[in-house]
Amino acid sequence: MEGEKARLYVYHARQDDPKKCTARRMKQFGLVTMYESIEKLPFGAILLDPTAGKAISPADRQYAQKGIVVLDCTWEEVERVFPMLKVKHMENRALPYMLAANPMNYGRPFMFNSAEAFVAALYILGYKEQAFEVASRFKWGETFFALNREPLEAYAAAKDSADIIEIQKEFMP
Ligand SMILES: C[S@@+](CC[C@H](N)C(=O)[O-])C[C@H]1O[C@@H](n2cnc3c(N)ncnc32)[C@H](O)[C@@H]1O
Repeated sequence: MEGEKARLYVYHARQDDPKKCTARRMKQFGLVTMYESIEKLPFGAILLDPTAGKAISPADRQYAQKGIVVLDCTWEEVERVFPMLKVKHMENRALPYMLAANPMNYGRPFMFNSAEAFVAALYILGYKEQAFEVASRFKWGETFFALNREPLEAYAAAKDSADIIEIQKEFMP
């Protein structure tokens, strides 16, 4: 398990300011494969979806082997664009309660940028070195771990999605 990496994919909807786009920055560092067409996304992978009914958990590691996908769009477009990805039969998962550390949404729960979403998912799924590698490319990286250390450890030690839902109650105000 140590040193293992998950394949990371971004479906890029070309909606945000390219200068601020964290997915583009990840691509520059060779950390992610970026597609602008839905056809190329892998079947059976995990889709990080804030609207999903199921929370991500270590039990999803089996799907992470197919890949982890983020949809890089504006928050205003989330409700419209996620349903378009249904055709790919991915495993839609929401991230549990943590706080964003990025300058756009600092301190707000659940509203992660694309890179933060990868960092959180990788950590929970047990790809901790890869999570640190992604975070190290961003100014807010250390702050994300400082703000969320306790929940991240607790989620990474959880069994399944139901467990995660129980655990997150401890951290919610
Ligand atoms: C809405 S986009 C915003 C991207 C931002 N403009 C950037 O440059 O990083 C962030 C994406 O990260 C993932 N994400 C963010 N918060 C999430 C959450 N609470 N649960 C699941 N996925 C989440 C989703 O794939 C979401 O579409």
